Amino acid sequence: MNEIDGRSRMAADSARTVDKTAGARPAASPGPAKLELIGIGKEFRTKRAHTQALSGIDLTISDGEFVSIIGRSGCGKTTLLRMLAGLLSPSAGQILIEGRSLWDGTKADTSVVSQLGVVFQEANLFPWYSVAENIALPLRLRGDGKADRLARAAELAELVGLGGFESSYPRELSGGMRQRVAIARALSTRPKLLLMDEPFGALDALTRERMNLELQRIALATEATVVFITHDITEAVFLGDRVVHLTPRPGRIRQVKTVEFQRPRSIDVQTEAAFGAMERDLRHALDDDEKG
Ligand SMILES: Nc1ncnc2c1ncn2[C@@H]1O[C@H](COP(=O)(O)OP(=O)(O)OP(=O)(O)O)[C@@H](O)[C@H]1O
Repeated sequence: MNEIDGRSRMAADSARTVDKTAGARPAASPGPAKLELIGIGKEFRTKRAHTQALSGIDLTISDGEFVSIIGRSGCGKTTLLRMLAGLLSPSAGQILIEGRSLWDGTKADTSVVSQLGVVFQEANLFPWYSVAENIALPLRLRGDGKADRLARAAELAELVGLGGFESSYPRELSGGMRQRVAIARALSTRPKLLLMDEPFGALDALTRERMNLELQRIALATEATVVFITHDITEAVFLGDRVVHLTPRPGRIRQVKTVEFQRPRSIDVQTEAAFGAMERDLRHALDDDEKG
């Protein structure tokens, strides 16, 4: 049994004795607002087309909450995440992070942006940098000293299950390991908010399942607030304290479901009737979106 499988097994075991587990907490424990979306809209205008990608998005996310966002292709998930990441300005509304406005018109406040960690579907590692150098890159860019960078990179490599791989290069890693590096890099600056856009979308099913367990463990250990975009209903329910369903044309919030299962959750939770019922409800709602 390798280290990662061992951890997954431990997570599964601890979920069965959840009341006694240190760090276990009810899902969706309320905290102060970390992120507020108020009337967010986005339209794209090109010579050929005018697309209202998102409209009237209101959502408050609490400190330490894990929120999954699902929806059909083209419903505006990535557009929303890019606005949260300071990469794309909203056409309407306001985004507040700990009460501070992220956008001033079309300009993102860089001091707010620097408090965000972002993970995309592709790990986007620098091939000529080692694992440790990739993890510590944001720290280097903000001018941290080498000793601090190396210490933080080692700590994060351990956290994401890559202890011992610090001097490896991206080409020597599997897809799952590369995504672990990307997650560690996003966490390097201790971000107030972790934004993830289909981070496991390119992984095979088994690796993805293992990464779900790992991400849950990391989120619990760091008490991170996470916005997680996915196409995958099972992944959304398994990871989320709440699941936000976006409906297309234009993208709006159709429903927000609270997921009550205690943490840490084991993969076995997916066989519970209540889990299956929630998956089914969401699938039917997504099918309705398809029918238009
Ligand atoms: N830069 C752009 N210019 C014009 N239209 C855009 C642009 N980016 C996105 N759109 C449009 O906005 C809508 C939402 O796109 P977005 O990529 O956010 O959807 P999505 O839910 O992330 O889709 P997928 O699940 O396929 O990744 C789509 O109709 C898309 O064509």
